[in-house]
Amino acid sequence: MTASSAPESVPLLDLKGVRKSFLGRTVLEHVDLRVMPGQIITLIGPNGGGKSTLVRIALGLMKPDHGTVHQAPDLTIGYMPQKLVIDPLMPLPAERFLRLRPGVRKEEARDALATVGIEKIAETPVQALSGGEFQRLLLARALLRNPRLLVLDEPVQGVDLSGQVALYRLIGNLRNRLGCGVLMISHDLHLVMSATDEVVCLNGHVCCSGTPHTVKQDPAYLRLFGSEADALALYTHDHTHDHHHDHDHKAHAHDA
Ligand SMILES: Nc1ncnc2c1ncn2[C@@H]1O[C@H](COP(=O)(O)OP(=O)(O)OP(=O)(O)O)[C@@H](O)[C@H]1O
Repeated sequence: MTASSAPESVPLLDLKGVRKSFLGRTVLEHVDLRVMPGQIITLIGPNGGGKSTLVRIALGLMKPDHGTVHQAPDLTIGYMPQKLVIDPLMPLPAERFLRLRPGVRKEEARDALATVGIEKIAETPVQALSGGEFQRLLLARALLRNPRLLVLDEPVQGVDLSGQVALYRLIGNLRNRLGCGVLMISHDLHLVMSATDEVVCLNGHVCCSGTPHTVKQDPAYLRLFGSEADALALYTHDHTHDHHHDHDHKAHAHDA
């Protein structure tokens, strides 16, 4: 068997030349996107840049006007939506929430809660969960079908900074443990850069893509995210140096 025919080298998702217009306005053009098993890919880009549209097309929920969308055969996808409205008046314990999906057994729900580290809140009403706990619950729900691909739409929204770090770490650990691919959308430029293998910067078309390190230096990325990118350069400064001098380093960079 050649390397190219080994199962692990078959893309989970492979989109080529995708174009999509709404009411005569093109919002995606010439977009290629590939997600391999075990790979974390993050879509970033300005508001209206087409990230959600591309994810909908990748999930098969929407057809592109042009281009091709291939999913690996029998691909199971776990999807974590950006928003989920839950009736504030209906008391709904976290475990029960997971079991709203037909066929989910109690043990499966408990296992999923444990996998994302929130087994203690199994009986807590969903409405009472903290931002971080709620996002973990959505992640637990996405894990229920043992997906080979996780699609996460802004997984750290509504979560405080330390919670965001922990969530990205959890996503990385899940990838390592389950070997699944991960496609996520993020608005956070800082933390996500250390949590992803590859970044795709989308603004109607793919402006740039590659490792976080490459993208951070790409002129197209810098044009789009200018000042935020400057802050990022400071934030992710080279960690090989001695931190006793860190203060000087930052002060100097601010003066520049
Ligand atoms: N069903 C639709 N009908 C008409 N226009 C749409 C539809 N869905 C999306 N759009 C438009 O397509 C463009 C891309 O939207 P999309 O939601 O994909 O962007 P996004 O990058 O996810 O944005 P954000 O970061 O704000 O979530 C936007 O201008 C949006 O108004």
